[in-house]
Amino acid sequence: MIEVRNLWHIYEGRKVALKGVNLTLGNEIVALVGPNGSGKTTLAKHLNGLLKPTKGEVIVDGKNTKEHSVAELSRLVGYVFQNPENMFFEENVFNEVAFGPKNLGLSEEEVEKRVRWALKQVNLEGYDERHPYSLSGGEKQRVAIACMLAMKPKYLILDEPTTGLDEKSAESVKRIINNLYKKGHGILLITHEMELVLELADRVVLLYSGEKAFDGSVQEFFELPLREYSLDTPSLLKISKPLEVGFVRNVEEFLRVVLDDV
Ligand SMILES: Nc1ncnc2c1ncn2[C@@H]1O[C@H](COP(=O)(O)OP(=O)(O)OP(=O)(O)O)[C@@H](O)[C@H]1O
Repeated sequence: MIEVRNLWHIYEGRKVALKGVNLTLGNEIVALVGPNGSGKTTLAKHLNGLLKPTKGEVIVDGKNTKEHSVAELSRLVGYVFQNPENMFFEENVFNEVAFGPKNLGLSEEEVEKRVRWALKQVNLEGYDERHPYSLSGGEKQRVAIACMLAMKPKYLILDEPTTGLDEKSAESVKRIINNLYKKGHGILLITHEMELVLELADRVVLLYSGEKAFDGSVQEFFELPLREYSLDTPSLLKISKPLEVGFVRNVEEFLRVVLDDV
Protein backbone atom coordinates (compact mmCIF):
# COMPACT_ATOMS: atom_id res chain seq x y z
CA MET A 1 0.00 0.00 0.00
CA ILE A 2 1.18 3.51 -0.82
CA GLU A 3 -0.03 6.15 1.61
CA VAL A 4 0.26 9.87 0.98
CA ARG A 5 -0.48 11.85 4.13
CA ASN A 6 -1.11 15.59 4.15
CA LEU A 7 1.48 16.11 1.41
CA TRP A 8 2.68 19.62 0.66
CA HIS A 9 5.21 20.41 -2.02
CA ILE A 10 6.72 23.85 -2.45
CA TYR A 11 9.25 24.24 -5.27
CA GLU A 12 12.19 26.55 -4.94
CA GLY A 13 10.93 29.88 -6.15
CA ARG A 14 8.01 29.27 -3.79
CA LYS A 15 5.56 27.69 -6.19
CA VAL A 16 3.12 25.76 -3.98
CA ALA A 17 2.40 22.70 -6.16
CA LEU A 18 0.66 20.41 -3.65
CA LYS A 19 -1.50 21.52 -0.75
CA GLY A 20 -2.24 18.85 1.83
CA VAL A 21 -2.95 15.90 -0.46
CA ASN A 22 -4.05 12.55 1.05
CA LEU A 23 -4.11 9.41 -1.08
CA THR A 24 -3.82 5.64 -0.92
CA LEU A 25 -2.89 3.22 -3.69
CA GLY A 26 -3.32 -0.53 -3.36
CA ASN A 27 -3.76 -3.25 -5.97
CA GLU A 28 -5.96 -1.15 -8.24
CA ILE A 29 -5.81 1.13 -11.26
CA VAL A 30 -6.13 4.72 -10.09
CA ALA A 31 -6.39 7.43 -12.72
CA LEU A 32 -4.76 10.70 -11.68
CA VAL A 33 -6.33 13.53 -13.63
CA GLY A 34 -6.48 17.31 -13.58
CA PRO A 35 -5.80 20.34 -15.75
CA ASN A 36 -2.26 21.31 -16.80
CA GLY A 37 -0.25 22.48 -13.84
CA SER A 38 -2.59 20.96 -11.23
CA GLY A 39 0.24 18.95 -9.62
CA LYS A 40 -0.11 15.44 -11.10
CA THR A 41 3.56 14.96 -12.01
CA THR A 42 4.68 16.51 -8.74
CA LEU A 43 2.51 14.05 -6.81
CA ALA A 44 3.71 11.08 -8.89
CA LYS A 45 7.36 12.00 -8.34
CA HIS A 46 6.78 11.74 -4.60
CA LEU A 47 5.73 8.11 -4.86
CA ASN A 48 9.21 6.87 -5.79
CA GLY A 49 11.07 9.49 -3.83
CA LEU A 50 12.20 11.63 -6.79
CA LEU A 51 10.78 14.52 -4.76
CA LYS A 52 10.66 14.70 -0.98
CA PRO A 53 7.78 16.25 0.96
CA THR A 54 8.02 19.88 2.07
CA LYS A 55 5.48 18.81 4.68
CA GLY A 56 3.59 15.56 5.30
CA GLU A 57 4.78 12.10 4.33
CA VAL A 58 4.67 9.36 1.75
CA ILE A 59 4.86 5.76 2.93
CA VAL A 60 5.48 2.97 0.44
CA ASP A 61 4.86 -0.48 1.92
CA GLY A 62 5.92 0.88 5.30
CA LYS A 63 8.94 2.81 3.96
CA ASN A 64 8.92 6.56 4.54
CA THR A 65 10.29 8.18 1.34
CA LYS A 66 12.21 10.70 3.45
CA GLU A 67 14.33 7.88 4.84
CA HIS A 68 14.98 5.90 1.64
CA SER A 69 16.87 6.64 -1.58
CA VAL A 70 15.30 6.86 -5.04
CA ALA A 71 17.31 3.76 -6.03
CA GLU A 72 15.73 1.77 -3.19
CA LEU A 73 12.22 3.10 -3.78
CA SER A 74 12.46 2.50 -7.55
CA ARG A 75 12.57 -1.21 -6.84
CA LEU A 76 9.10 -0.83 -5.40
CA VAL A 77 7.67 1.92 -7.59
CA GLY A 78 8.43 2.00 -11.30
CA TYR A 79 7.85 5.18 -13.29
CA VAL A 80 7.35 5.31 -17.04
CA PHE A 81 7.68 8.94 -18.06
CA GLN A 82 5.81 10.68 -20.82
CA ASN A 83 7.66 10.41 -24.18
CA PRO A 84 9.93 7.64 -22.85
CA GLU A 85 11.98 7.51 -26.04
CA ASN A 86 13.81 10.59 -24.79
CA MET A 87 15.30 8.33 -22.16
CA PHE A 88 16.64 5.57 -24.43
CA PHE A 89 20.40 5.54 -24.73
CA GLU A 90 21.42 1.97 -25.54
CA GLU A 91 22.02 0.65 -29.07
CA ASN A 92 19.52 -2.20 -28.86
CA VAL A 93 16.35 -3.19 -27.05
CA PHE A 94 17.98 -5.98 -25.03
CA ASN A 95 20.61 -3.66 -23.52
CA GLU A 96 18.02 -0.98 -22.90
CA VAL A 97 15.85 -3.34 -20.83
CA ALA A 98 18.93 -4.93 -19.19
CA PHE A 99 20.27 -1.58 -17.96
CA GLY A 100 18.15 -1.38 -14.78
CA PRO A 101 18.61 -4.98 -13.60
CA LYS A 102 22.38 -4.75 -14.30
CA ASN A 103 22.50 -1.74 -12.02
CA LEU A 104 20.85 -3.77 -9.29
CA GLY A 105 23.99 -5.88 -9.36
CA LEU A 106 22.21 -9.06 -10.49
CA SER A 107 24.07 -11.93 -12.15
CA GLU A 108 24.23 -12.01 -15.96
CA GLU A 109 21.96 -15.02 -15.97
CA GLU A 110 19.33 -13.31 -13.81
CA VAL A 111 19.56 -10.13 -15.92
CA GLU A 112 18.91 -12.12 -19.08
CA LYS A 113 16.03 -13.96 -17.43
CA ARG A 114 14.42 -10.69 -16.41
CA VAL A 115 14.87 -9.11 -19.85
CA ARG A 116 13.28 -12.11 -21.58
CA TRP A 117 10.42 -12.11 -19.08
CA ALA A 118 9.83 -8.33 -19.37
CA LEU A 119 9.87 -8.39 -23.19
CA LYS A 120 7.39 -11.26 -23.12
CA GLN A 121 5.00 -9.28 -20.89
CA VAL A 122 4.83 -6.53 -23.52
CA ASN A 123 4.79 -8.87 -26.55
CA LEU A 124 8.20 -7.79 -27.81
CA GLU A 125 9.94 -11.15 -27.95
CA GLY A 126 12.42 -11.19 -30.82
CA TYR A 127 13.07 -7.46 -30.67
CA ASP A 128 16.40 -7.82 -28.79
CA GLU A 129 18.65 -6.55 -31.56
CA ARG A 130 16.43 -3.72 -32.77
CA HIS A 131 17.63 -0.16 -32.20
CA PRO A 132 15.16 1.58 -29.85
CA TYR A 133 14.91 4.54 -32.21
CA SER A 134 13.86 2.31 -35.12
CA LEU A 135 10.66 1.28 -33.33
CA SER A 136 7.14 2.65 -33.74
CA GLY A 137 5.62 4.87 -31.05
CA GLY A 138 3.65 1.98 -29.56
CA GLU A 139 6.69 -0.30 -29.55
CA LYS A 140 8.79 2.38 -27.83
CA GLN A 141 6.11 2.73 -25.16
CA ARG A 142 6.17 -1.05 -24.66
CA VAL A 143 9.98 -1.07 -24.40
CA ALA A 144 9.71 1.64 -21.75
CA ILE A 145 7.20 -0.49 -19.83
CA ALA A 146 9.52 -3.52 -20.19
CA CYS A 147 12.45 -1.47 -18.81
CA MET A 148 10.41 -0.76 -15.75
CA LEU A 149 9.03 -4.29 -15.37
CA ALA A 150 12.54 -5.74 -15.48
CA MET A 151 13.10 -4.01 -12.14
CA LYS A 152 10.12 -6.02 -10.78
CA PRO A 153 8.40 -3.12 -9.02
CA LYS A 154 5.12 -3.70 -7.20
CA TYR A 155 3.60 -0.34 -8.13
CA LEU A 156 3.68 1.27 -11.55
CA ILE A 157 3.27 4.91 -12.50
CA LEU A 158 2.44 5.45 -16.15
CA ASP A 159 2.44 9.01 -17.45
CA GLU A 160 0.22 9.45 -20.53
CA PRO A 161 0.92 5.87 -21.72
CA THR A 162 -1.34 6.01 -24.78
CA THR A 163 -0.99 9.64 -25.84
CA GLY A 164 0.13 9.96 -29.45
CA LEU A 165 -0.32 6.25 -30.20
CA ASP A 166 -2.48 4.92 -33.02
CA GLU A 167 -5.53 2.92 -32.04
CA LYS A 168 -3.92 -0.50 -32.39
CA SER A 169 -0.87 0.42 -30.30
CA ALA A 170 -3.06 2.11 -27.69
CA GLU A 171 -5.21 -1.04 -27.46
CA SER A 172 -2.11 -3.13 -26.96
CA VAL A 173 -0.80 -0.85 -24.19
CA LYS A 174 -4.22 -0.92 -22.50
CA ARG A 175 -4.22 -4.73 -22.57
CA ILE A 176 -0.76 -4.75 -20.99
CA ILE A 177 -1.90 -2.38 -18.23
CA ASN A 178 -4.92 -4.57 -17.50
CA ASN A 179 -2.78 -7.72 -17.38
CA LEU A 180 -0.32 -6.09 -14.99
CA TYR A 181 -3.19 -5.07 -12.73
CA LYS A 182 -4.54 -8.64 -12.78
CA LYS A 183 -1.08 -9.89 -11.80
CA GLY A 184 -1.28 -7.83 -8.60
CA HIS A 185 0.39 -4.52 -9.46
CA GLY A 186 -0.98 -1.22 -8.18
CA ILE A 187 -1.12 1.23 -11.08
CA LEU A 188 -1.26 5.00 -11.12
CA LEU A 189 -2.28 6.26 -14.52
CA ILE A 190 -1.64 9.92 -15.21
CA THR A 191 -3.71 10.98 -18.17
CA HIS A 192 -5.64 13.69 -19.95
CA GLU A 193 -7.50 11.04 -21.96
CA MET A 194 -10.89 10.59 -20.40
CA GLU A 195 -11.64 7.57 -22.66
CA LEU A 196 -8.75 5.78 -21.00
CA VAL A 197 -10.08 6.65 -17.53
CA LEU A 198 -13.52 5.34 -18.47
CA GLU A 199 -12.17 2.08 -19.84
CA LEU A 200 -9.43 1.18 -17.39
CA ALA A 201 -9.64 2.88 -14.01
CA ASP A 202 -11.06 1.50 -10.76
CA ARG A 203 -10.91 4.88 -9.08
CA VAL A 204 -10.23 8.47 -10.09
CA VAL A 205 -8.29 11.14 -8.21
CA LEU A 206 -8.78 14.67 -9.48
CA LEU A 207 -6.23 17.34 -8.65
CA TYR A 208 -7.07 21.00 -9.01
CA SER A 209 -4.60 23.75 -8.11
CA GLY A 210 -2.57 21.33 -6.02
CA GLU A 211 -5.54 20.09 -4.01
CA LYS A 212 -7.46 16.86 -4.23
CA ALA A 213 -10.83 17.92 -5.61
CA PHE A 214 -12.28 14.40 -5.97
CA ASP A 215 -11.41 10.82 -5.05
CA GLY A 216 -14.00 8.19 -5.90
CA SER A 217 -15.52 5.82 -8.39
CA VAL A 218 -15.30 6.25 -12.14
CA GLN A 219 -19.07 6.58 -12.40
CA GLU A 220 -19.22 9.35 -9.76
CA PHE A 221 -16.29 11.09 -11.43
CA PHE A 222 -18.10 11.32 -14.75
CA GLU A 223 -21.07 12.89 -12.99
CA LEU A 224 -18.89 15.90 -12.03
CA PRO A 225 -19.09 19.11 -14.08
CA LEU A 226 -15.86 18.19 -15.88
CA ARG A 227 -15.67 21.35 -17.97
CA GLU A 228 -15.08 23.35 -14.80
CA TYR A 229 -11.86 21.35 -14.46
CA SER A 230 -10.92 21.76 -18.14
CA LEU A 231 -11.67 18.07 -18.74
CA ASP A 232 -13.79 16.49 -21.49
CA THR A 233 -16.57 13.94 -21.27
CA PRO A 234 -15.79 10.84 -23.38
CA SER A 235 -17.82 10.62 -26.61
CA LEU A 236 -19.27 7.29 -25.47
CA LEU A 237 -20.90 8.93 -22.43
CA LYS A 238 -22.10 11.88 -24.50
CA ILE A 239 -23.88 9.43 -26.80
CA SER A 240 -25.14 7.06 -24.11
CA LYS A 241 -26.61 9.70 -21.78
CA PRO A 242 -29.49 10.92 -23.97
CA LEU A 243 -30.20 7.29 -24.90
CA GLU A 244 -30.55 6.50 -21.19
CA VAL A 245 -28.54 3.28 -21.44
CA GLY A 246 -26.97 3.85 -18.03
CA PHE A 247 -23.26 3.97 -17.25
CA VAL A 248 -21.18 2.02 -19.78
CA ARG A 249 -17.40 1.70 -19.90
CA ASN A 250 -16.69 0.68 -23.48
CA VAL A 251 -18.29 0.26 -26.89
CA GLU A 252 -18.94 -3.47 -26.37
CA GLU A 253 -20.94 -2.78 -23.18
CA PHE A 254 -22.79 0.03 -24.92
CA LEU A 255 -23.77 -2.21 -27.82
CA ARG A 256 -24.81 -5.02 -25.51
CA VAL A 257 -27.20 -2.72 -23.61
CA VAL A 258 -28.55 -1.05 -26.75
CA LEU A 259 -29.06 -4.33 -28.64
CA ASP A 260 -30.70 -5.95 -25.61
CA ASP A 261 -33.28 -3.17 -25.64
CA VAL A 262 -34.17 -3.66 -29.31
N1 LIG B 1 10.85 22.36 -11.03
C1 LIG B 1 9.86 23.23 -10.81
N2 LIG B 1 10.10 24.45 -10.26
C2 LIG B 1 9.11 25.32 -9.99
N3 LIG B 1 7.81 25.07 -10.28
C3 LIG B 1 7.49 23.90 -10.83
C4 LIG B 1 8.50 22.91 -11.13
N4 LIG B 1 7.89 21.82 -11.67
C5 LIG B 1 6.57 22.11 -11.72
N5 LIG B 1 6.33 23.35 -11.21
C6 LIG B 1 5.03 24.01 -11.09
O1 LIG B 1 4.23 23.25 -10.19
C7 LIG B 1 2.87 23.20 -10.63
C8 LIG B 1 2.46 21.74 -10.80
O2 LIG B 1 3.21 21.19 -11.90
P1 LIG B 1 3.05 19.68 -12.37
O3 LIG B 1 4.03 19.45 -13.46
O4 LIG B 1 3.09 18.79 -11.18
O5 LIG B 1 1.55 19.69 -12.97
P2 LIG B 1 0.83 18.62 -13.91
O6 LIG B 1 -0.56 18.50 -13.39
O7 LIG B 1 1.63 17.38 -14.01
O8 LIG B 1 0.81 19.38 -15.31
P3 LIG B 1 0.75 18.79 -16.83
O9 LIG B 1 -0.61 18.17 -17.00
O10 LIG B 1 0.90 20.02 -17.65
O11 LIG B 1 1.89 17.82 -16.98
C9 LIG B 1 2.83 24.01 -11.93
O12 LIG B 1 2.39 25.31 -11.62
C10 LIG B 1 4.25 24.03 -12.41
O13 LIG B 1 4.54 25.20 -13.14
